[in-house]
Amino acid sequence: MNDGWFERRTHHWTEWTPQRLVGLKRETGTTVSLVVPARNEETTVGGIVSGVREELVERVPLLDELVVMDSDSTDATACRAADAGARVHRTVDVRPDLGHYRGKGEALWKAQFVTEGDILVFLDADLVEWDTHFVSGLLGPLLQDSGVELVKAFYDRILDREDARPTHEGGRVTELVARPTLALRWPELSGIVQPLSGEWAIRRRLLCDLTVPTGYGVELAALVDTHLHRGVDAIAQVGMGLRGHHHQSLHGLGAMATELLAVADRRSGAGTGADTVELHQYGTGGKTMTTEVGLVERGPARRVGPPSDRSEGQRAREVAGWC
Ligand SMILES: O=c1ccn([C@@H]2O[C@H](COP(=O)(O)OP(=O)(O)O[C@H]3O[C@H](CO)[C@@H](O)[C@H](O)[C@H]3O)[C@@H](O)[C@H]2O)c(=O)[nH]1
Ligand SMILES: O=C(O)[C@H](O)COP(=O)(O)O
Repeated sequence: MNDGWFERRTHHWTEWTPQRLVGLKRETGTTVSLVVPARNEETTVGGIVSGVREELVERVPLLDELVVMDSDSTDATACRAADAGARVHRTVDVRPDLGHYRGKGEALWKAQFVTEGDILVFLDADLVEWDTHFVSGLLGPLLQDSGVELVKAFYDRILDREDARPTHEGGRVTELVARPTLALRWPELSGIVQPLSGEWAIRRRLLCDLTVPTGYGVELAALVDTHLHRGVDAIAQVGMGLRGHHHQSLHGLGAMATELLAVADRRSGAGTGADTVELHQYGTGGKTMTTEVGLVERGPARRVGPPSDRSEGQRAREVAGWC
């Protein structure tokens, strides 16, 4: 583990009140966009958006924009989010000239083209145990120290709301794939308590330069690439207390794990360069279930030109807006 990194860069959300953060924002002239990626989260997205809007837009003016990226939902996610006060973009409709891939990373990558904040904060839409300090707490290290570029949330987890005993263990993919991968390849990052947390914040100027996996590899890639490009001291983490979320099946997590391993392979020079891989899993009586797992990574947004069908003035504003 990196010498002293944990002590230098580990915080607790209570170190900053939202009012103090608003003051730091003013002093540093920084703007903040909240981005909530959501795929079929109609049961939770509305409560999350309204909670954040009431606390961090209306009560304390901390967020400059609140955006939900609707990632190919087939339920009422977009309506619930819009009714609760978010600006909603369907990922597929953002920069259609750049094509479309399924996945969470695609939603985050495309969010760069529809937001303007100097800092992007990401918050999952499937949370069942959370609070608005998951958003505000991430901003403290970034607003206080210009050397910090990426901030990860960490937390204890509640697995079952009926039995609210917290566990200190990470999720299944965290413990069985992410942590072992970091231990083997990037031990400098072993001090990150929740490397896969969906709650994280990053400076736009850095995100713009990163390659972004279109699927679930987005968190691992951002962490490793920030370390490789900026050094481990550009990363901080903030303890948030308790978090609970919806759980996927083990088969679903197998696909997620495959995506993470592909991210690690690529960054270790061992990637095959394939855009997809077939994952075979087995059901009753050995019945084969084949999932095509997407491995595409989007290039740095900074290198993407504005859409060609816009006027020059509009293009200039768009570029200034997202990079
Ligand atoms: O194609 C997708 C899939 C998911 N999501 C959203 O992304 C968030 C997280 O997805 P989820 O399926 O709940 O992920 P988890 O099983 O909770 O996976 C954990 O590990 C992942 C891999 O690092 C992270 O991306 C997650 O944030 C983290 O919670 C949720 O808001 C989803 O609605 C999308 O926007 N598009
Ligand atoms: O964070 C993880 O490792 C995965 O999301 C799985 O989490 P879970 O085991 O809590 O479902």
